[in-house]
Amino acid sequence: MNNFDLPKIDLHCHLDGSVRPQTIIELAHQQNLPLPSEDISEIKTLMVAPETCQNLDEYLMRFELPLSVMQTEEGLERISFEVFEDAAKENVKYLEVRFGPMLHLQNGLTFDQIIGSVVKGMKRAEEQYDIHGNYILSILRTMPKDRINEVIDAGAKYLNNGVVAFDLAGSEVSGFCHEFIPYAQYAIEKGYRVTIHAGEQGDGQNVHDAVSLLGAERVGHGIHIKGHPEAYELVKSESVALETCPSSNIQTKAVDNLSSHPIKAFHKDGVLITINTDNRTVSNTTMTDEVRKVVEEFDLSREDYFAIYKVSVEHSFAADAVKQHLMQYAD
Ligand SMILES: O=c1[nH]cnc2c1ncn2[C@@H]1O[C@H](CO)[C@@H](O)[C@H]1O
Ligand SMILES: [Zn+2]
Repeated sequence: MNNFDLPKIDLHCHLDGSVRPQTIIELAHQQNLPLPSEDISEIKTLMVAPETCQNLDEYLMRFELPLSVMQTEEGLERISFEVFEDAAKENVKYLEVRFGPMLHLQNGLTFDQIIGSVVKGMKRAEEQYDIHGNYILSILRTMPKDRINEVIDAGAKYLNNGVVAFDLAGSEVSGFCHEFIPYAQYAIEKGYRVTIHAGEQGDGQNVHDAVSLLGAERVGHGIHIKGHPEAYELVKSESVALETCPSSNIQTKAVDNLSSHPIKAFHKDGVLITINTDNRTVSNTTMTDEVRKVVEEFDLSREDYFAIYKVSVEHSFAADAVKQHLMQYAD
């Protein structure tokens, strides 16, 4: 299989973790911001998380530099366009990008300007390339909760016109879901779909909670349902799709190495899995790389690959017409 030519779908990709290093340099110049270096390879080193991260929290430190240039409408629009452009050029046919609107308030932008800018960048790429996309709004679990409903309200204007879902991201502690029930409920009432990062650094119970308390239809990573029978059974019985991100899962130590990643065991046992990038820059990866790693490590056939592709289509938050279009690429 030529992984580059395969049609691909990425349902879990963070905007701020997927910025081109060269764009950081150019935007910092335009915005008169100091840079730690003018050398692109040094900038890249500062953006890519090492394979030797202690945990998710160390991985999450790599987002500071990109976020510094993502505080203007122009910066957000450009970076959004470029993520979709990069994905389209490696045959990603559908991409759901997520980001945390609260991380882009440093220069006084409103939530409407922030969300509007990334949607604009995505639409420009959709016009130019054979790719479709949507945005997911991530709430950082560690940030104050007083503005969460404002984010949900601002995004509601773009619902099913660029924005589709609500997510919780950032550092993961046991039992976090309990604090977010009213916010997830509010988002669902407004018409958002729900995906939640859970079972990455935290335990399988977090995945159970994300589904049963927050209404998650998909779960970011979900690795630790392995070893938690109740969460495992719930994910299966509710047809929750897991958004696995192999390279990121190794970096954050969610798994020890690729061969111990449960992705194939899950797939063979009927747990719905999808293959995604998480962060194209921070994890120094592409969809081609992620597919290649999984296909090679687990000796997946073309049939296996397209079964996973179809799970991605079916469990995407795309409109029905887009899903039908994406199914045409499946063998
Ligand atoms: O794998 C992950 N797990 C949890 N949080 C993450 C991951 N990757 C990125 N972010 C967090 O999501 C924010 C918005 O995009 C990023 O700034 C980062 O803090
Ligand atoms: Zn993520």
